[in-house]
Amino acid sequence: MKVDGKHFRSIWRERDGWSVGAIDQRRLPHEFVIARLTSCEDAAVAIRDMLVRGAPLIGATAAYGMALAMREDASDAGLTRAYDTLVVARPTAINLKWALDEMRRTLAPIDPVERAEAAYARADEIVEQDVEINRGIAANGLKLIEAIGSKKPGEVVNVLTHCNAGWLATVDWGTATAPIYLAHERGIKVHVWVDETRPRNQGASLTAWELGHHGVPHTVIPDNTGGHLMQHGMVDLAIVGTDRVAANGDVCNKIGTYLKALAAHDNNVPFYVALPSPTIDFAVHDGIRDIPIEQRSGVEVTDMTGRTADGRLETVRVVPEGSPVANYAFDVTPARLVSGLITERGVLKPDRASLAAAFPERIAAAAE
Ligand SMILES: CSC[C@@H](O)[C@@H](O)C(=O)COP(=O)(O)O
Repeated sequence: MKVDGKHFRSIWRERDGWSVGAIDQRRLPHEFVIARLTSCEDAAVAIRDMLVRGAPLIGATAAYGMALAMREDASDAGLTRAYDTLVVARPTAINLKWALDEMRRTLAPIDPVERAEAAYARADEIVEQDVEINRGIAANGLKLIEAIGSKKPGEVVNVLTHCNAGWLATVDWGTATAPIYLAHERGIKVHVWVDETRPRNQGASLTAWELGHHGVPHTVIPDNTGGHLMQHGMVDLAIVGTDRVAANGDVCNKIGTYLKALAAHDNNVPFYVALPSPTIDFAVHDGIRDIPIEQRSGVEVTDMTGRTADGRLETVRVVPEGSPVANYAFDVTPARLVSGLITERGVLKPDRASLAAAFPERIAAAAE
């Protein structure tokens, strides 16, 4: 998608052919900085410290992390070490493990002297596949936006989203934003309510930034506003992303998603979840019970960083000294509150039978 009129992806192989470039998302929206990753450790730190974030991008970064590792040590021990280093970088998004399993499946059977080249080739494929998948999500989600638009000709279709499931969270296009970008390209009048998404403000700082650069009309709202907007008919549909979908259709996403789903349910607002198939975890049968929820530093709750009126970046404390804080990064929305799952293979019911029928090969892989 576009930054100052120029097309960017969130991650890429640099011109040297081996190092990896990525947008440093910790610096947005204040500064546009490109980071260069040159080792497996760099990739692990980039994921852990959220230089890169968003489930599909975490997977893509891990894939390149394996490739960087293979340049240094392509032995069986090196392969295991790289896998073990990367897989613990963040706990909730299953795309991390999915990408690492894909890489290991490709690399383990081949001669170590061929592993580095094969690793880059497979990582490139994972990256390209992410873009293709998101194009599929865009096409399938577009039909939902078109259907709403056809019921109110000439009027704006209002979509609410939470966190950042935009192109910055993937390689390009995004998941939740993919149908929105396509609708915008097709000339459908679309407007996005962007939840600020405390405590890290991925909505206010990332989703608003990318929609703004791409020219999509949007409004940033405090996290608690969505219910009010829904009660007053100001939200036509909600589309969010996800870090892991359980086999039963339960959806794990950024903290606060569950409350939006409850409000949507109470107000008959369709609540859709957009996901690429690598986000499905057929090994988890009950999302609420079994998906690990990351708990992050309390500093994300106590402190906020922003630009002062005279242009300096400053961090201030907004919680009294001594007050304990809790920082659960994700929650799980039960399948019964989800209207549908927008995937690259169509809009599915959030249940095991529908997921299994659409992605039988993933069930086979989970059973391995
Ligand atoms: C297409 S990204 C889907 C999710 O990864 C996204 O909604 C989200 O919750 C990201 O959380 P983050 O903690 O910023 O990595």
